[in-house]
Amino acid sequence: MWKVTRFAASSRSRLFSTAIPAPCMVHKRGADILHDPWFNKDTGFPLTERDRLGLRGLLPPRIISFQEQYDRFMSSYRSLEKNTHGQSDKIVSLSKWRILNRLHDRNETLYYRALIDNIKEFAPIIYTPTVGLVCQNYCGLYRRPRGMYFSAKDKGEMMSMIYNWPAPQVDMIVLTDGSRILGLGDLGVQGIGIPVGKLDMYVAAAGINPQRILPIMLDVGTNNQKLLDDRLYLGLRQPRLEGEEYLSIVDEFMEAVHARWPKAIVQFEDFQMKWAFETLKRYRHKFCMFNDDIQGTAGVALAGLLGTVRAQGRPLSDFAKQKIVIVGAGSAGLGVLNMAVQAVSRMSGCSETAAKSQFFLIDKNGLVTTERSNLDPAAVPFAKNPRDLEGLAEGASIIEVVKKVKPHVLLGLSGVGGVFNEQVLKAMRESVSTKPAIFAMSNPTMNAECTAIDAFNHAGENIVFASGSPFENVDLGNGRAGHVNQANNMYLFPGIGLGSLLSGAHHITDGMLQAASEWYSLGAVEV
Ligand SMILES: NC(=O)C1=CN([C@@H]2O[C@H](COP(=O)(O)OP(=O)(O)OC[C@H]3O[C@@H](n4cnc5c(N)ncnc54)[C@H](O)[C@@H]3O)[C@@H](O)[C@H]2O)C=CC1
Ligand SMILES: CC(=O)C(=O)O
Ligand SMILES: [Mg+2]
Repeated sequence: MWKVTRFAASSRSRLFSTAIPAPCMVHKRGADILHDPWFNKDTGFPLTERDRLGLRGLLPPRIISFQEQYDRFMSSYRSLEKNTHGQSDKIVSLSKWRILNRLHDRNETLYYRALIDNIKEFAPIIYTPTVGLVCQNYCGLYRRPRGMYFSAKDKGEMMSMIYNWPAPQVDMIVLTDGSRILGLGDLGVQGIGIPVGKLDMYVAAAGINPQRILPIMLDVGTNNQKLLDDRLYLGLRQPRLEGEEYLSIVDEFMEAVHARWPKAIVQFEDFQMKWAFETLKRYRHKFCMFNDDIQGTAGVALAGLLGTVRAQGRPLSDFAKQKIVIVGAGSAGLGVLNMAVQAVSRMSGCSETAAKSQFFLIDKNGLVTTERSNLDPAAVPFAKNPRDLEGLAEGASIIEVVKKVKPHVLLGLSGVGGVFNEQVLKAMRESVSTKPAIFAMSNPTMNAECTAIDAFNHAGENIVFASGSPFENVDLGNGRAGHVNQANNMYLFPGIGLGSLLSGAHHITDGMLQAASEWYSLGAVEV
């Protein structure tokens, strides 16, 4: 989790170092090159290349070096910051996104250089939280297509469509059906911003070749009535496909992709829970794929949980004794719970059933117990037996659970902003831990379970705090700062993809994610 600056620095030297094809032959000429962001060097083309590629006369005569172009871009970016000073955060963030997006569309080499060198500053623009705003306003912001779109209307055509993609090789795909974009719900085709942003992270953090990434939207309709009523909406105007109809579209897509690129890794992203679990089960032993919300989030949360034990100055084996309350029983919350239980069981040598005893799961109906009817099958293994609860009943509220359990860790993946309210945070002062952890992991910022300021103000200064979207460190007075860690799967998935690519793995296993998160926990948490 946790420190963007660190991976930015290390990735700089690795820029595009992996999976690089043999030196690229450009088969285009003239204006086609200038309009191709993969090859365009803008005014940077030297005279020899201008002659060879038929560019003479198509560019102003002066040659501007890459560094000068970079400086010019950064100076426009800084003037935009000055010119938008005092305007609303939304306007400023969207303006920043626009200027970066224009560069992305024009000259990818310069774009990724700027992104890598300024990752800490640009990540919140191309990724959460701004990417959420971009997805919400995608139809208005749309200028040029990026990635590929497969829709329910393309059934039977996908095998030929996949050959429309211009790059000969693709290593990394991020796929969404737009059904649960961050904590913003069903955004239909507008969710394409998420695969684009995630793949930018693959390039910036893992050095994946930008010509070998492919963001994909699988448009099977939307149940968002506002979008269906919007005449500018760019996706299919129909309700989402369900059941076998839905699965047959995903099946066809997966077959088509792997027919053309058998070794491509597919990251499933922001699928609503039922399809997140179903597709993971369906494809994980057949293709090299993983679900980032279930597995990537679990890996990064476990790194944070283990890092917290280290930050408390305790031996790692103490993790097995920690009481952990997880708020949110969706794809992310259950993914974390699964992996954390496996870790406890492995560390302490106890059974997974015994390991579950220290975890408490809460969803929108409160504490999840075996008395709950219609419980999602994925949550069933974590339902508490009321006999073991000592005074807590089915459906107990967050505050009731926190007061009773006095947990070491309160972790939110509910998608509900502010659900860790003042009362809940104050109750964390009674935690059995001297350094309790509060992880408000939902995205984007407005969906975080609490803000950093509220966490430090109400729960006390001695907490370990992490959030899914970035917050500023909190000024605790007297020169002290409450440190904000970022608990976001972006700190794990680039490494998972890169490791799988380099090792030629055929499948991505829970063990691989577990190992990644344990290694990562070494430097995970700052307090
Ligand atoms: N920081 C990170 O790396 C990640 C963060 N997330 C965030 O986690 C959130 C949830 O994602 P998913 O699990 O995929 O969503 P989901 O829709 O599958 O699950 C949401 C869960 O929250 C529960 N919930 C809703 N309102 C609640 C309330 N008032 N109190 C307690 N529980 C409540 C629901 O019952 C459900 O179990 C989203 O905001 C997403 O952005 C997801 C993946 C990674
Ligand atoms: C970070 C992420 O994957 C999510 O919020 O869905
Ligand atoms: Mg996600």
